[in-house]
Amino acid sequence: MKTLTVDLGDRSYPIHIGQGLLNQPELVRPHVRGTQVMIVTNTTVAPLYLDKARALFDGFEVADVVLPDGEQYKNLDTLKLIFDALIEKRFDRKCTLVALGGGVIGDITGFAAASYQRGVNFIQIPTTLLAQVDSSVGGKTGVNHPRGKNMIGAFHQPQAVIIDTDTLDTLEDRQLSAGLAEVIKYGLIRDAEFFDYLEDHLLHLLARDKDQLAYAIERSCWNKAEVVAADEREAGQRALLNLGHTFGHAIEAGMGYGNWLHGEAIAAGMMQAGYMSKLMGDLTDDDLRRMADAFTTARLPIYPPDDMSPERFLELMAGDKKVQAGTIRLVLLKAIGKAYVTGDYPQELLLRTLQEWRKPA
Ligand SMILES: NC(=O)c1ccc[n+]([C@@H]2O[C@H](COP(=O)([O-])OP(=O)(O)OC[C@H]3O[C@@H](n4cnc5c(N)ncnc54)[C@H](O)[C@@H]3O)[C@@H](O)[C@H]2O)c1
Ligand SMILES: O=C(O)C(=O)C[C@@H](O)[C@H](O)[C@H](O)COP(=O)(O)O
Ligand SMILES: [Zn+2]
Repeated sequence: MKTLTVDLGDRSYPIHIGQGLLNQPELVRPHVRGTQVMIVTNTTVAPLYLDKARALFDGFEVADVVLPDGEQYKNLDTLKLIFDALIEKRFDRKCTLVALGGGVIGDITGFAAASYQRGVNFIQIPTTLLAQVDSSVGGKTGVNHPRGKNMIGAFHQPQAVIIDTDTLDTLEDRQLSAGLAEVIKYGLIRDAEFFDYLEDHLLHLLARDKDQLAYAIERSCWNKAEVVAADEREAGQRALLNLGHTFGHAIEAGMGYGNWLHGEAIAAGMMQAGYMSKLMGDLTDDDLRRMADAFTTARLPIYPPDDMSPERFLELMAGDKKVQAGTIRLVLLKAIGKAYVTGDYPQELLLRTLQEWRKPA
């Protein structure tokens, strides 16, 4: 097992990464506060892992709530189901919520924990690759609005992140690929050496080589933990974690949530950001090709949906959380491994990107 720390002073917490951690109550129990534990999961994950998760908390008062599965349920109506369960069971403000599932469960459970009785503790047990490398770490929690991704939420850090890499055994191939999009992102924004490694090992990761997966998860979490420790509330460099997301979130909302997975949408979005970076005179043709090769090898899309017009993109992107005084701020690349945030670009280049970076007819 490897343990990393998200260094946030007296709110620091561990990320434990290893095989069989769902069988190790001693790792999880020290992070429970109070006597009541509510496990939040969904209809797909519950039959796979809920019994094991419940056994981790033997001796506590354990309840669970099983939500419908899908990005289209990451909303206020589903959030209410968690509050209903907590209130019905008379859970008090010392209770602990446990997110058992992918990023949707992690985000919605985290937000429930941030707001139930003005804030209770929670533990992340992520079971998708995407959640293990990104969403379980860093404390961004929330739900979607029909017109914008993650528009309602809070920063609320977990007590611990428990990554049992064995849970990936049951994950569908398409979901594994979606997780690789966020893994590749770390290489692009700040870790060129990791990008080089990924170019050589993406096929091993797709083949679920356990050692390589463990390494990719550790290095991703290390990158994320560093950024979050330096800028917890996205006053500066944390925005780099949003590479491809202004485009990608527009795709997710524009396609009605769930048709394009988050990882798929941001892969196409990172290519749009890459193409614009090339138009800005920064990214070379060769680097853009390396990006496209990496996403294609990972079985991810590199072009946005055919039926989303530049006008629709602009309408949705105008609601992005990084917008300042009406300007859409974007994360762009100087090179592979070197990202920056800017609102200072010729509007014409954004338009050209939306028009030109399209699947060839
Ligand atoms: N908070 C953050 O920092 C952050 C970061 C990245 C993404 N996100 C959010 O995360 C969400 C995407 O997360 P995701 O990709 O995990 O999607 P997801 O939560 O929808 O999970 C994908 C699918 O895998 C299933 N699943 C989960 N674990 C499984 C397992 N072990 N075996 C079999 N099936 C399993 C789920 O039920 C679901 O059908 C998006 O809403 C995105 O906005 C948040
Ligand atoms: O942790 C962050 O910061 C990120 O931006 C990670 C992203 O991968 C993630 O999708 C996040 O939820 C996007 O945040 P948002 O603020 O754009 O909603
Ligand atoms: Zn993301």
